[in-house]
Parts: sequence; C-alpha cells; structure tokens
Amino acid sequence: MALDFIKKVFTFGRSKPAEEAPRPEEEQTAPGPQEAADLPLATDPVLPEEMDTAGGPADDEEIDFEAITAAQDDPALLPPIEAIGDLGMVPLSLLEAEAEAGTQEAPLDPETLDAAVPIAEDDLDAMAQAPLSPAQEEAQPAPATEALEPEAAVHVPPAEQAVAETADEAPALSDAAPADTLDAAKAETFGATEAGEAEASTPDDESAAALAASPALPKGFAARSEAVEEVVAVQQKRNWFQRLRDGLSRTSSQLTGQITALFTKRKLDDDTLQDLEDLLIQADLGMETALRITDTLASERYGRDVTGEDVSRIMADEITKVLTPVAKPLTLDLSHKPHVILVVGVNGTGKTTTIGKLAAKLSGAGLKVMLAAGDTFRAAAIEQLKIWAERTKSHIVATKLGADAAGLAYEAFEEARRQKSDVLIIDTAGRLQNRTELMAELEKIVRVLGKLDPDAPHTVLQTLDATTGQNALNQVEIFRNVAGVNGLIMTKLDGTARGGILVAISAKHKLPVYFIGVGEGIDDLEPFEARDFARAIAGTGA
Ligand SMILES: Nc1nc2c(ncn2[C@@H]2O[C@H](COP(=O)(O)OP(=O)(O)OP(=O)(O)O)[C@@H](O)[C@H]2O)c(=O)[nH]1
Repeated sequence: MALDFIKKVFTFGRSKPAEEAPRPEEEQTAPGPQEAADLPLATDPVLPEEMDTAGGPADDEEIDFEAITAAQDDPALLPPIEAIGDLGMVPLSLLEAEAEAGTQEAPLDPETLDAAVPIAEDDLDAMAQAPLSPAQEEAQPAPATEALEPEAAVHVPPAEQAVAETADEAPALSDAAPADTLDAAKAETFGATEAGEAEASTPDDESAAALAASPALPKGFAARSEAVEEVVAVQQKRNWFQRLRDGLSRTSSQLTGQITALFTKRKLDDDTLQDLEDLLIQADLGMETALRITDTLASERYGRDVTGEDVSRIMADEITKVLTPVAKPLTLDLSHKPHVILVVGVNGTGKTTTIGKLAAKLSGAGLKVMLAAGDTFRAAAIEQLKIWAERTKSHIVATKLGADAAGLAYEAFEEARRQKSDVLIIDTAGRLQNRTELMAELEKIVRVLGKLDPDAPHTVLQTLDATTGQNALNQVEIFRNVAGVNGLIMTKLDGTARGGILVAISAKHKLPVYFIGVGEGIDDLEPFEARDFARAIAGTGA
C-alpha cells in the first residue's frame, strides 16, 4: 500500500502546479551570488519546462521583497519546525486522504512569505547559544524512543529479528548486548572512525556479523545466525549481480555488439584500435579509460586475431582498475551524534528516493536516523520524505513550503543533537549547476551547518542520474566546488545505455562512489563494487 501511495504522490506532486512554491521571476531580482544566498524565495530550482506550469503568483502579482529582506533580522519569524518522531508521525491514512482530496498546501500568500524569510547568519550564532523558549519547549515532540532504553531500542536489525522470530528458542536480543558493545558494533558496521578505520563493505552484512560476533549474545544464536547469513549472503550476491547485469544490459549489449562487429575477421592494427577507441568514447567511458583499454589490447594482441571476448575481458580488467580506488564504503563518524549527510544534486536525480533507501539501510542496521526535508520548494518533496521517514522508522524535521532551507537545516541539526540521532540526512531542492543564485543558496546551507560543527556536513553526497550522460561530469565539477561534495551515488542505472559515464566520472574526479541505484524500490540501492560493475558493463560473466 505504501509503495502505491508513494507512486501516487510522485504523480500527484509533479502534475499539480499548485504545490510548487511560488517564487518571483529571476529577472526581477537578478541578485549576485551573495545577495541570492539571502533571498532563497527569489530563486527557482525547477527546470525551465517545469516553470511554465509551476503554480505561483501571476506575472503581474507583486511580492514585497523589501519587507521580506527587512524581516530577516528577526529570528522570531523563523517558520515553525515540525519534528515528527516515531510516536508523533502523521498517520499514512491522513496523508493519503489529503492527497486524494487534493488538500495539500496551497501557494504561499504574502503572510506566509513573511514567515518564510531566511535567517540571518548572526542570528543563527545567537540561536546556537540560546535556551529554548517555552513555546519551543512545548513544541518539542516526545522523543520517539523516550520510553525505551535508548540503545536497546536501536540495536536489533530486522534481519536478526526475523531469525529470532522463526527460532522460538532464540532469546530476545534487546536484553543481551550492553550499550558499549552495541556502540562498537554500530561503529564497525559503517566503518565509523570512532572504531578505527574498519572497512565496512555492506552495512547489512556487517551489522549482522557484528552482532553475531558480540560476546554478549546468547550461545547458539550466533552460530545459527552465521549459517543463515551465509546462505542469504550468497543468494543475495547472486541476485544482485544478475540485477546489475540486467540493469546495465543496454549499456553492455550496445557496446559489445559494436565491438564484436568491429573485430569480426580483422587483425588488430592501428585502424581497428582507433575505431575501438572511438567506440569506447561514444559509450561515455571517457578518453582516459578508452586509451587504457586500447593500450593494453595493443600490447597483448597487436597484429594478431582478436575476438570480442578478448576485448571484453581486457575492458572489464581496465575498468576495474579505474573503479577500485573509488568503490569505498560510506564511513560514518558516530562520535559526532549526529553524523550529518547533506544530499545535493540536479533536479530529479533521485535525491529524495536515495535518502529513503539510505535511511532504510541505516535504521535497519540499528542506527537512529533523522531526516530533514530541506527541499522546501515542493510540497510533494516534503510529503515524499515524510513517507520515507515512516517506512524507515526515521524521525523527520520539516517546515513550511517556501521556507529558508538553510534555517531548516540548522534547526534539524539542533533537533538531531537533542534527540541524540546517529545520523542526520538532509534533503535539498534540486538545482541546475549553472544557476548561480541557487548554487549560492547551497553554499549557505553548508556554511550554516558549519556554525554548529565546523566539520559539518560530514558527508556531502551528490546523486547523479545515469541517464544524463556527459553532463554529469560538469555537474560533479560544480557541485564539488560549491558544496564540497565528497561522495557520489549514481541512480537509475537500471535500463540506461549510458552507464559508462560512471567510469569517466571516476577517472576524472576520483571521488568515492558509495552506492548505485537500480530501481525505485526501497532495496534498490547497493554498495558500489568495482569488479561487479566493470563486468556488467563489459558483458562478461560473474
Ligand atoms: N528507475 C529508477 N528510478 C529512480 C531511481 N532513483 C530515483 N528514481 C526515480 O526518479 C524520480 C525522481 O526521484 P526523486 O528522488 O524525486 O529525485 P529528486 O532529486 O529528489 O528530485 P527533485 O526534488 O525534483 O530535485 C522518481 O520517480 C524516483 O522514483 C533509480 O535508481 N532507478
């Protein structure tokens, strides 16, 4: 039911113009980068084609920007923050009913705009020191895990619960492991720096392994768990590789088909090498990798017969070499409480969906996760994230449509600290990398988070849509410079013929690639593995 509803919300959100936060035309303000950072409402992250249909003020409708700007010094105007814990979650049925009745937020009126002004950064400094007002105290949600012993509430991954449920004699895990063991297990699970530089390949597998290895677990359970895990892991690995190959089949079949045609009844000479290089570049693999492949092929087989399989094997090996240094686990520094992950990227690249998938992995492994609905331009984006929060049993902090995203991020960080969340994941509005004023707004979000912790955001993840092709190279360049992107997730690798672009991006930017998305479902996010990916692109066996 939940999945159906999410699909409904996507359709509903994208087709209902009234849900887009109205913002004035860019030409009216044409701010420089710094001014723009303080005028998020004067900017528009939606694509030009979306702007045509976006709801908002009529062309001749005036917005009082002076009043908005003047009001920004008053922190009392900070829009109310909605923190939804497990216990205070908006019931799905209510959201569903709202969606069906079309009662989601209407376009902002001038009063709402007044309430949505950005917070001056000096005020944020003051807020960082200030105690909560009585109204804020009252507005605090009851911590969702308040009634439970906090560590006991987070440490049983669903996989382990399932094992326990099917084995009647298995004792309850929640009584078994002391808090420090659990902290260590959590830290280890995600390669947390708290627990040293432990390599964490797949969070789910490692969380199970960490718990199974815990000396506090009852005897017998670990052995049974390990056996089950082993069978499940082998099966999952097989399924995953098949799915990856299926997803990348358009990329690989196009490439291998052309390679086979090229090498039929031809010896390897300069002309065939040049043709091969052209093919590899057209397949988005990039000049550097194309040359690596042709050089290796030439050194092994020049002047001899070459088959398509020879080329595929060399291609898989060379691509693996390019990808291995960037295929890293996402390292969380759990000493931060929370480790802050900011998710950025161009419109529609899959930020919100990826956040949902990440939250599922993290909370499934026993971490306490908070989400922040920082895409304040689209009502549907906020609703979408609320649904992901409910599905993944994460807390969520959201605010009004059109509110200042930097202010929301700041408030969410404070709330996550209060609730002692392990991880805070902040969604942001999609923006094209060539929209200077929107990129300046992103810069502001990063700056504001740094006021609470100079190291925050600890991870800045950029989502890239695999179907974009070469433009993704430029997206990384600019988001990296502006927002300090230090990790990538490539989405929509299912069914694209342009999966090769991830190789070109890795060769050029050398940023870690943590996960890849191969579908819209909650489980369609997998740790990035160099060899698997290379073989799937080259069309060679598992
Ligand atoms: N096939 C496929 N679809 C995906 C994947 N990841 C996300 N999507 C879909 O892509 C669309 C856009 O995803 P969102 O998560 O809304 O993207 P976003 O970047 O948050 O979008 P904006 O808020 O508009 O910037 C949705 O329909 C998702 O279901 C993926 O790995 N594969």
